[in-house]
Amino acid sequence: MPDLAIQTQGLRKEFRTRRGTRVAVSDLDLAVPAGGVHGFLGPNGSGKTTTIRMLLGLARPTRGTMRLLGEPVPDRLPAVIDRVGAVVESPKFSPNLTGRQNLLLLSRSIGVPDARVDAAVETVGLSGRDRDRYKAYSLGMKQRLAIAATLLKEPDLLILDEPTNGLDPAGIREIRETIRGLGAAGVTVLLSSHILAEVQQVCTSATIVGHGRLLATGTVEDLLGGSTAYRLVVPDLPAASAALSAAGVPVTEQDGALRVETGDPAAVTRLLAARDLWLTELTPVRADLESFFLQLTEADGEDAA
Ligand SMILES: Nc1ncnc2c1ncn2[C@@H]1O[C@H](COP(=O)(O)OP(=O)(O)OP(=O)(O)O)[C@@H](O)[C@H]1O
Repeated sequence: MPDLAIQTQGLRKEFRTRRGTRVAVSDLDLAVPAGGVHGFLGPNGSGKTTTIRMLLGLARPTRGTMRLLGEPVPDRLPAVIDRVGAVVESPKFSPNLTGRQNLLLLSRSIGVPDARVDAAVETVGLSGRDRDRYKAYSLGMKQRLAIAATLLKEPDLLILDEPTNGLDPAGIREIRETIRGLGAAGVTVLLSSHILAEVQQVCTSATIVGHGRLLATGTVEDLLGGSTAYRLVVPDLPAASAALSAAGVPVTEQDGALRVETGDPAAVTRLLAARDLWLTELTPVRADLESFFLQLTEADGEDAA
């Protein structure tokens, strides 16, 4: 397999609307390494679905180039599509058939051996429930059946667009386990999501987008590495906040405390003490993708405004 499972260069999609042109994807250079689970993270409306639809030949780019598993698409899509599985919208299953019967119908229609149904059912953790009727499935089970359906082709690359949308916490955990298992089994997964915790828990690498543009990309560790935040409590929050801002230290006020970005907490305590502002609490905030993501997308929102 090539080093990159998905690659786009200068990918752009404009939609004509009654109010003019809407840019859904703006000159996006996406590079998804082969192997592992890659998060495609962005707020609602940031262009994730549009990008995925273009990759799968369901929408035509305004300009730019795309490769799936090394092959230029859409030109060579027929040559790679059998190696790519995707759940973009809810697939149509027959409600009165069991999950297994639905998969068997599908496996026969695409001409793969029935034995793959067992493997797919096992991989998504539906063994034991595969002989229940589809209409009796929970949303999470329906979503897992949709993933099982894509596995019948034994794809090298799986593209999942917001697979946990609408699921309850138990359903979300099931899908998360399924995706982890797929990654461990060597399938490259592109997981589109607007949920940070999901990407942080499941993905090895991620690309963050906002307003159709790439904001950051890298391993989840690298993306988290740059952020060092502390929670500060001082009796006079406004005075402390003003002093830190004046000294050029990024600071925000939340929940009766200050959140400060700094690589040198001792300098912050010195600075405040010099102004007779005494800390009652200084706690490192565990770096997480959520704060990083909010910083990025808030800055992006200001740029775009
Ligand atoms: N067919 C269309 N015509 C006009 N505008 C569209 C069309 N499809 C998408 N858009 C717009 O393009 C932008 C990106 O939408 P897209 O669905 O790709 O985002 P997303 O990141 O997948 O968001 P979500 O998580 O809400 O699905 C949005 O502003 C959306 O309204």
